[in-house]
Amino acid sequence: MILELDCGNSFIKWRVIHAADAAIVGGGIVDSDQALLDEVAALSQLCLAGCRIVSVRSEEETAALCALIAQAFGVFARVAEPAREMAGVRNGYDDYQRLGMDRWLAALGAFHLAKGACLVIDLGTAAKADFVGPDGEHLGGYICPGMPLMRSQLRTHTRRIRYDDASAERALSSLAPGRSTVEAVERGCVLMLQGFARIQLEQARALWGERFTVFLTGGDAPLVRDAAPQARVVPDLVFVGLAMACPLD
Ligand SMILES: Nc1ncnc2c1ncn2[C@@H]1O[C@H](COP(=O)(O)OP(=O)(O)OP(=O)(O)O)[C@@H](O)[C@H]1O
Ligand SMILES: CC(C)(CO)[C@@H](O)C(=O)NCCC(=O)O
Ligand SMILES: [K+]
Repeated sequence: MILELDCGNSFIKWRVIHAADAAIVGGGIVDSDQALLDEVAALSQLCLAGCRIVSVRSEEETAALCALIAQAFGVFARVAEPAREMAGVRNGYDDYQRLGMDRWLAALGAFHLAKGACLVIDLGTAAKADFVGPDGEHLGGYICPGMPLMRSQLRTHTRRIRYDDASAERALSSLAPGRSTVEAVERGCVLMLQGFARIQLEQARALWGERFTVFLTGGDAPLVRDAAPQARVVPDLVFVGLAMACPLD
């Protein structure tokens, strides 16, 4: 079995797969290293042969997590590293090492699945879009605040915006103009995300006509589903790229 980790800015997504056929044994989302160790250890008949990690955290934080994993499960954790070119995709950044590894791996996974031009929209703590041309040229992308950041900036920098998580969830039953603070903020931020998605689709169309594949991933992907009906929702897109960048056998 292989332990796969996607360490984002707010959450760690994990899953355990069988080495032979990539069948999923278990998985989840946690908000701390300790919670990760607890959840993975709780899997019955756990028998890890390896571990691969993609992280957008600092090198120190990532190394600390690798040490914890070695200690808890006795496996070496292989960390995905930046590359100028991999699996037919050429990194489009002036300094390829600066491109976020989650974006790079999602782009690798997307080009592999699309076998042609693709647009990746990844909605997590940050909202990201990346463009890969028909020949595998990564054209670059965009980074904006995602839903959690937009919401918390409004809460932090205003006196009268305050509400709890339960009312936030209820507010999203519709996107009609809000008649309460929670509706106005939550729906407003969702419309921002949808606007982000639509403008990226427009750019992709300007570049490639109708000949491209759109991928939607990240925890908040469902919020823009309607704005991008043609998109393939692939929640584990980063893991697809991770397996390509860190083969373990
Ligand atoms: N089970 C879940 N646990 C936590 N967040 C979830 C879950 N399901 C959906 N979400 C949503 O996903 C968002 C976080 O997305 P994601 O996990 O992709 O972020 P991240 O990987 O930490 O961020 P980034 O990719 O920008 O570094 C939150 O806004 C949250 O509302
Ligand atoms: C943009 C984030 C924070 C999204 O997780 C991550 O991809 C990252 O830290 N990137 C480095 C900056 C860049 O991609 O240009
Ligand atoms: K992520």
